[in-house]
Amino acid sequence: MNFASDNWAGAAPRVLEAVARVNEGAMRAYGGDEVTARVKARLCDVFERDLSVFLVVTGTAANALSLATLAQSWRSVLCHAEAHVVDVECGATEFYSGGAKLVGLPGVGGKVPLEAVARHLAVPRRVPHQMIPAALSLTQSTELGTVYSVDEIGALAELAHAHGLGVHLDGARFANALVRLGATPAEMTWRAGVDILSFGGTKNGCIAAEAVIVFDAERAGHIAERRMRGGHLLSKSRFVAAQLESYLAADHWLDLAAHANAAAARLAAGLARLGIRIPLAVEANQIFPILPAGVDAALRAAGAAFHPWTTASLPEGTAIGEDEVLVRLVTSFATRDEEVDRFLAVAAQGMREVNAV
Ligand SMILES: Cc1ncc(COP(=O)(O)O)c(C=O)c1O
Ligand SMILES: C[C@@H](O)[C@H](N)C(=O)O
Repeated sequence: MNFASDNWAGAAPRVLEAVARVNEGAMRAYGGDEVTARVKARLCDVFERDLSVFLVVTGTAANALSLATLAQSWRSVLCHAEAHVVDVECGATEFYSGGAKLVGLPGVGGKVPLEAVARHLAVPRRVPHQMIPAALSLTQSTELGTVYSVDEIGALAELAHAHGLGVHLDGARFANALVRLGATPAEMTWRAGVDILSFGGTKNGCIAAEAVIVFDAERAGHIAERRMRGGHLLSKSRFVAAQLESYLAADHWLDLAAHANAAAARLAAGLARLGIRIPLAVEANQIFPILPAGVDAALRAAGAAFHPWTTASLPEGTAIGEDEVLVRLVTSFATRDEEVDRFLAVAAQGMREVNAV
């Protein structure tokens, strides 16, 4: 029962097959191959416009290269206080940008509130003593399993652009959000004002495949050089491109995300029926339930893999008792029905025992 992370899942079989298929013969290296060219063309189709595309193999690289492109070393980047970029990338953005400062803003459910951005931007800052924001980074779907609406992204981007900021979307779980909204990739990105996207495939069925997508060539800056000097230009790019080519073939990527989202929805509904509190909306493939300690212990004893979680982004007034624990459950394209059923059965037995005390 893997609910620890979608990073723990393997790769979708069709992705693995696609990598083997491109192994025949010699191809130009460093992105000069025909597979990389096909994927770039496919992404232009998916996003309905010309794009600048830079393949990498980690979401951290995609984020750091994107934000280093938007923010010079003496500038700041606004993001959520618990955004991956500020909290668990070991300063990658600061490193690749040469020192840009990430400024985390509080918001329920991992979402940056428009008013928090407005308040921050309204405060005059003294150059050169203080850093001026150069970018706003949003995570879609968020680290707390929620999703920005297209209108929310549009309002945040409009405010950011009005103050000269570029807008980045951390799309490590892009497909999960897209399926949730039923929007088009263009509607959820450049049409809403996003300038640079970290397009993630790894958490949703790829082996290791991400793309920095720049919607306005003017903003591509020196990503190519940054990627090279950062050690993220793969010599055998065909093997990353093959993953994304399979991923983006027809609706494969959307089907993979839909499966993960549906498994999360079913698991959340089952837990709620047992009387287990889930303080945040389940809008993608992550659930944050508050488990009685006895249920948590029973699930771990039954072999369920998941992590305890701490966050400051729960709705005001959410109480977690001394005999309760907040946990994070993550589903993926590989989550099997029987895993969900087993988890719910053990949780139900645990709740019976807790309630019997
Ligand atoms: C929201 C988010 N962004 C970025 C990343 C970074 O991806 P990677 O671990 O491939 O560097 C992760 C990792 O899971 C993530 O959850
Ligand atoms: C680092 C950890 O948070 C990882 N990004 C995950 O979502 O599982």
